[in-house]
Amino acid sequence: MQFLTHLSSTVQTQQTSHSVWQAAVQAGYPAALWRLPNRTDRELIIDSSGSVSTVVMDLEELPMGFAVSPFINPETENTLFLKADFYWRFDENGNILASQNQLATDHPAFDSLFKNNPKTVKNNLAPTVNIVQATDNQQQQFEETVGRAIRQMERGKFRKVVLSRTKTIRFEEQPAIPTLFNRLCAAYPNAFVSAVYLPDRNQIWIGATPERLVSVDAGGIFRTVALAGTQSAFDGEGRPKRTADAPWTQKEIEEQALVSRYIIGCFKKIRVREYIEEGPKTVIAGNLMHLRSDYSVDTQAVNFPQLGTVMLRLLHPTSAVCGMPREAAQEFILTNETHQRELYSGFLGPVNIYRTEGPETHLFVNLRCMKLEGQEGTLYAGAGLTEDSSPAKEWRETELKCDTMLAIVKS
Ligand SMILES: C=C(O[C@@H]1C=C(C(=O)O)C=C[C@H]1O)C(=O)O
Repeated sequence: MQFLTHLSSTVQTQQTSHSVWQAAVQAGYPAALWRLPNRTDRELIIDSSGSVSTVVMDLEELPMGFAVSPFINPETENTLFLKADFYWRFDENGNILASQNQLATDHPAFDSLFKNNPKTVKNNLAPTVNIVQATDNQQQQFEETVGRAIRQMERGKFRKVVLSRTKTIRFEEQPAIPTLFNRLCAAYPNAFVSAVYLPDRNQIWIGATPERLVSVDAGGIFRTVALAGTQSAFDGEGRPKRTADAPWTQKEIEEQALVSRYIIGCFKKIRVREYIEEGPKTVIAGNLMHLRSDYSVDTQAVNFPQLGTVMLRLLHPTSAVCGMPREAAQEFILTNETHQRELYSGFLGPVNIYRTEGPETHLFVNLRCMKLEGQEGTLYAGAGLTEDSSPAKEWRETELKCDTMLAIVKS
């Protein structure tokens, strides 16, 4: 690990998470801002190369950075990677707690990012959000596709498939991402909240996902989850439900069990028996509830330091976002969905970030997210189908999942 120098104090004292994000976007440098689940501090990196490179996910080899993977990514070979040339950690008010810099201070990025300090920070959110309503046609088409999936499952082509749809919204002016980000952090304390600026694509992806894909912490503990089954976190009168009272149907229990079985199948493939399984239990994810089982492995105790990398390649895309068996479900998705998923239902998160004891990697499934291109936002949501699915109920589930982001942009 390279020795990291601190940013010069003049640069430091003038920065907040808002101004650094804004500076990166104005200068056209790739940037990622994130907050881990159940944490208050936020982290931000800037890649000074101006464009995002593509890497194979090898956690043992990659430098400190932030990975973003598309849904379709065989062997993780097409993962976008933002290098942490600059790194900051902020408290919840946006004040600097720590910073690191990998570049010489005469590097041109310093000038383009920090010369015109302080940047004017736009704190207001665009006043009006215009939601392009889902046409009856879109709902009808989705429900027809659910019907087609059910028929194929009845014929035994696959057991589960996750069908997704999009919802388009228009902002009167480009929204201030740090403001949306802060709102997501406040509203969803146990989510992984992130915003990623990808200048090559002219896109910003922002979201609050409940689903951990692969984590390896500084102590070498590997973690993943099996998450599936969805219901509103509120009862008919709008009161929050108690997780202990959440009623789950046979269909939802089976749907989540399929994801669990898939993960256990991956452990079996690589002959790892020493995993700890907890759950399934009901968890809150913003406006929703899901069923979740937690898996962990002490990679040092089993002497398997590459477990994170190996499991990542086996797991993605899990049956929480694709289906079972994977190949048949993926083929159904690619043939029947009317949009490209792009980075939705891929994975994203910090890689080899040094905090205290050593490098940590935390990759999450890119769900409950919005792609922002100029003033147009695209929301994505999917629903896990089994042969017991009801088309109208699955559509409603995708509406509820879109509400996780919508509630934030409208407030
Ligand atoms: C596919 C999504 O969510 C996934 C699918 C779920 C389900 O089918 O019940 C639940 C949680 C996620 O694993 C999404 O949010 O778009």
